[in-house]
Amino acid sequence: MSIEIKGVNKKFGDFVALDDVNVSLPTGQLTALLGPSGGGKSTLLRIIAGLDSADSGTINIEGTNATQLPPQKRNVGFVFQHYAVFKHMTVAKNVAFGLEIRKRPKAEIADKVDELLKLVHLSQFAHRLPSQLSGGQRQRMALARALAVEPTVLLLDEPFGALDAKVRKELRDWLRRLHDEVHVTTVFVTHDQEEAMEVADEIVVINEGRVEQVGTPDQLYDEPANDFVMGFLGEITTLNGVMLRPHDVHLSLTPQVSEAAEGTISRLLRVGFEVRATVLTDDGEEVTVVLTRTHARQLGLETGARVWVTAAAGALTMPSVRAATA
Ligand SMILES: Nc1ncnc2c1ncn2[C@@H]1O[C@H](COP(=O)(O)OP(=O)(O)OP(=O)(O)O)[C@@H](O)[C@H]1O
Repeated sequence: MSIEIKGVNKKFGDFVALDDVNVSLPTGQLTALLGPSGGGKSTLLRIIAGLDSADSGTINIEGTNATQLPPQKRNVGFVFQHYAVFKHMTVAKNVAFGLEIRKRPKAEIADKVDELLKLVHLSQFAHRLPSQLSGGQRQRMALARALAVEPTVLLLDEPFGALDAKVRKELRDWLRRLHDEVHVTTVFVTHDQEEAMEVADEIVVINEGRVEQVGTPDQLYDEPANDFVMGFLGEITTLNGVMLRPHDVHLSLTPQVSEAAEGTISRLLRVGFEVRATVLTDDGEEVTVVLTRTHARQLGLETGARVWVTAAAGALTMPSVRAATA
């Protein structure tokens, strides 16, 4: 079983936020809703949570038709970017809150809170106030609070969005490990493709209210359904009007094949272990090529050098439809 989203449409006035969305999110997995800003990710998450309703379509959660159910009857836990914590309550009390309002026995609540604080590595902060935690610790507390009531589904809307890059990365790794331990079906919204690729089992790419593709990170990267997905998950460049990845461009100092495009290196940039070369072809195309530093050194690349570029054998290529019409 899973979360089944069927024929979901949502308009705000005349604006189509979701256009016939059909997707099935598998049980026990970590699924990312990924796409550019304004694409409809949060709207879809809010509809799954019951915080917003669809104009048409159905939401089925683990075999129950949840379309008309209020949020509290859907057994979902959620965490948002700016999570409303109870500032006057300790970390432990915040985590216990959902269990207390459900009137669980005191001993059971104490055990559960202990277990959750251990899980999110906050045991030593149980008696602090949220204001005495770092941003990353607060988000971990929010996750423990959401997990306390044992939701069937955990929904996270850019939960680490407001944090700095390093903490964000730590929390990402931590979320992955946490999920491997508890296996609760989790759906999280992100506009960061690296975050989605690193954390998710499955990614749903959403753009302009439509699902562009659903697949594992590898499937989306290696077999993108269209030029949008190819461009959104990984870097692309254009050569002879065809889209391909910059590391799939073969660069040589002599014309090795007749169809190679001749040009001049206009820029060389070293980024860590990579070298990025910009080649301006004689046809006026700007092609980005990524090489390892060793390879670039072997070729003795320099700005102004004459080179030939072609798609490497086995390169993933795609006609650049949208880029051409843009
Ligand atoms: N309550 C609302 N009233 C009017 N328009 C809305 C409302 N909520 C969302 N929208 C519009 O619907 C579109 C989709 O919004 P949504 O928040 O789902 O996008 P998103 O993909 O989550 O983007 P982001 O990453 O920026 O949060 C946006 O153009 C937004 O302006």
